[in-house]
Amino acid sequence: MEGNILIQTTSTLYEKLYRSIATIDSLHSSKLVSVTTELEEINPLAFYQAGSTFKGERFYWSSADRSFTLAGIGEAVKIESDEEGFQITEEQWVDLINHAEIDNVTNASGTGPVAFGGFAFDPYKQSSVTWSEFPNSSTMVPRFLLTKSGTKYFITINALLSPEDSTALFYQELVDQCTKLLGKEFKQNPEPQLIQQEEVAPEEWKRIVKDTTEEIKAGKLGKVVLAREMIATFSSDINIASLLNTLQEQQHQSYVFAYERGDSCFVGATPERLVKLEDQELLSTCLAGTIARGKTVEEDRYFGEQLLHDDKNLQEHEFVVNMIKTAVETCCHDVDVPEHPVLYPLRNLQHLYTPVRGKLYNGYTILDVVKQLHPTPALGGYPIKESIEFIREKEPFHRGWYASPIGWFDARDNGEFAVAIRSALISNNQAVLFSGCGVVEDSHPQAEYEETAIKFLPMLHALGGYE
Ligand SMILES: C=C(O[C@H]1C=CC=C(C(=O)O)[C@@H]1O)C(=O)O
Ligand SMILES: [Mg+2]
Repeated sequence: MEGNILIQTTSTLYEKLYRSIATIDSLHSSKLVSVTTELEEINPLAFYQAGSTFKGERFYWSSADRSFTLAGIGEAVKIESDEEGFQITEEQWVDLINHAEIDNVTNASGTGPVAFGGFAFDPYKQSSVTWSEFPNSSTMVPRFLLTKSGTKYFITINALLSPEDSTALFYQELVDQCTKLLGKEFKQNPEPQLIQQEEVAPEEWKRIVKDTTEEIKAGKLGKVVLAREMIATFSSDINIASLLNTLQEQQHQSYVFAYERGDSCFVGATPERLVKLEDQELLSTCLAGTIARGKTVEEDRYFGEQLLHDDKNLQEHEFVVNMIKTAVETCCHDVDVPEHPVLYPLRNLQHLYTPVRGKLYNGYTILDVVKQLHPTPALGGYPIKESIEFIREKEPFHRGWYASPIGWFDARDNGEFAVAIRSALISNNQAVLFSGCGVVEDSHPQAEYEETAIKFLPMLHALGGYE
């Protein structure tokens, strides 16, 4: 029975596709065709997994409360740049959508033509071998998109038709590929065996933290976020769909994301929203200041109280609130920021949390806001320019997309970006994990080292590594 419903809805989808493609007889230049229908329930991870022949051209996104999921397979359109990328992405996206043929009667955000991608933390840092497959900005509109929104499921086919395409052949190829992605079960693969786990230069890192506190005491900087790496090697290739499934189960209150490029995949379970936009309502988040979870309820509560009253952590947090408030006020009215942070508990640690709300002025897009906000002092530091220059010079590795905006937007100006922390770059049987912390005047190198050790745990646990 279920199978029949699925076949019925896909036949509607394929009819729409046929009609949309057929209307484009005399193309002079390339044009995006996008068709959407509602589907019966389908596991987005099964869809993602079924798209394994499109390795290097997939993405995955789950909102922190799991109510919204996107799984994208294959590239219909790719927008990439080795510049900063925000403007180029915006221009090409607007041009694409202005000329697109869109058949989407659903009102759901995140359906129809959706762009998903991310940006490097610092496009002016010299590139590195680790991140060679990730340009400074990369966004793609998937050929096949599955959207789970609340209890509803939608499928979108996006195709870029060019004048030399045979529409009949293209149509058949899309239908064949789409049919293969639907109706599959998700299968959790056994975890590959961990062979080696290595923290990169921890003593050198602690020395840099010490030097940083001295620069801060000398009044040159207010706050700098410093990060470090860990490398884990496994007996066989890491299965991305299985890893995403584990992260979804283990890391509540965290976005789970993946973006594939070539043989590499950037994966994470981040609690930190940069910006969400829905019907011009803007939501941003200040998340900075950290303490461990307690082993008992009493200890946990005690730690939470300590964090809420700890001057060093409150200072880390305040830098972020001030900057985000100022940035949001440039593009929003009715900005609302609570006066005091509250706790944001996660599986392995708890943070100080302040939500920021506003109503976006007409004429601004989500990419404008992302550009304004990145990097917040939860990822870079304060003053912004000076702290980025400091990181560029002093941090002994390349952040690539770690601590950067990653997310999606649709043709109706809805979208959401998170900052890609609690993350790892996976290439075949190797994972490079990243973890950072806010260094302020009263930071102690050993304490910051331990804080970053806890921040490795979400990825490390999901990969099967040890504490
Ligand atoms: C930079 C990271 O965390 C940031 C987000 C929350 C709390 C932070 C902190 O307390 O230091 C960091 O600013 C990371 O996890 O790699
Ligand atoms: Mg901290």
